Amino acid sequence: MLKLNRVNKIFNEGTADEKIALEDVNLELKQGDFVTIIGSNGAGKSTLMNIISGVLFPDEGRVEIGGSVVNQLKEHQRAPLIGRVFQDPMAGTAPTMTIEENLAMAYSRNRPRKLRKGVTKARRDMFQEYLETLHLGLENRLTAKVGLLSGGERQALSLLMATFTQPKVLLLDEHTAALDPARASLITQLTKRIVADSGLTTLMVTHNMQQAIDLGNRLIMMDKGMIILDVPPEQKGSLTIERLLKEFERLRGEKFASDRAVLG
Ligand SMILES: Nc1ncnc2c1ncn2[C@@H]1O[C@H](COP(=O)(O)OP(=O)(O)OP(=O)(O)O)[C@@H](O)[C@H]1O
Repeated sequence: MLKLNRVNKIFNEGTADEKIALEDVNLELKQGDFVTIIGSNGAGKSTLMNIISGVLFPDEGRVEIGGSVVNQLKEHQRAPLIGRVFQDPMAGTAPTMTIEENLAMAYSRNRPRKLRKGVTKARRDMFQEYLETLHLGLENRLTAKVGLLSGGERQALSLLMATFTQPKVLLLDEHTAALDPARASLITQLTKRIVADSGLTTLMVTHNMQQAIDLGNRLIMMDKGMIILDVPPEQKGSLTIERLLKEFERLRGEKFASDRAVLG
């Protein structure tokens, strides 16, 4: 469903500021895989997400989504293929629009222009049903402006908007990191449920090692632009933070250093 073949990305090549952000990255996700990504600061995690979504283009290598090479497609052209939730709850929704208008916008994302009808009665009923699945009471606030929602509510709405059109790939970019622990836990549980119910192929970046261990069927660790560890489904169940840190030390000959990593 998602395939990266020998992807390279260098920033400021040939200057004193040269940074190899991705080096020969190979990654393949099968339909329904839920892969969590951890790594030290500057490991290349955001660059990887940006290369997949078309915010950035690789210098070399191939990106395939759903069996098609998308290297030439710009971000907006890939939008129907990709659902993305960002760290910032403000990023995924339009604050001055209502909940139902935001949902209508997301719903229209991969429909032909003539079918983009905005909010119809049938759609309102459908949106209400989707919102009910969040168990946050948002189904009763369809005409409330999204700017009035709490960070957790907005992130739940972003998650719904990113997933209910069944994209080929769901990208979760530290999407619980800006929330307080209770709300982060709520969004984590919602993520688990939505991904399990929808069977979406998912890639999630997190600095929280325990979250990376608890969610998904595969875990990859990045360092200095490379995927240095890929824990398959059959080994993921027995992973611990201690084992991950030891593994990093064994592979890199140094201790895992990340000023933002949440180790417990
Ligand atoms: N637009 C850019 N211009 C120059 N260098 C960049 C740019 N974006 C990223 N980099 C560099 O590329 C490397 C990878 O950055 P990236 O943001 O992908 O890492 P990350 O794993 O997401 O880090 P963090 O966990 O700190 O967010 C870093 O060395 C970073 O400084």
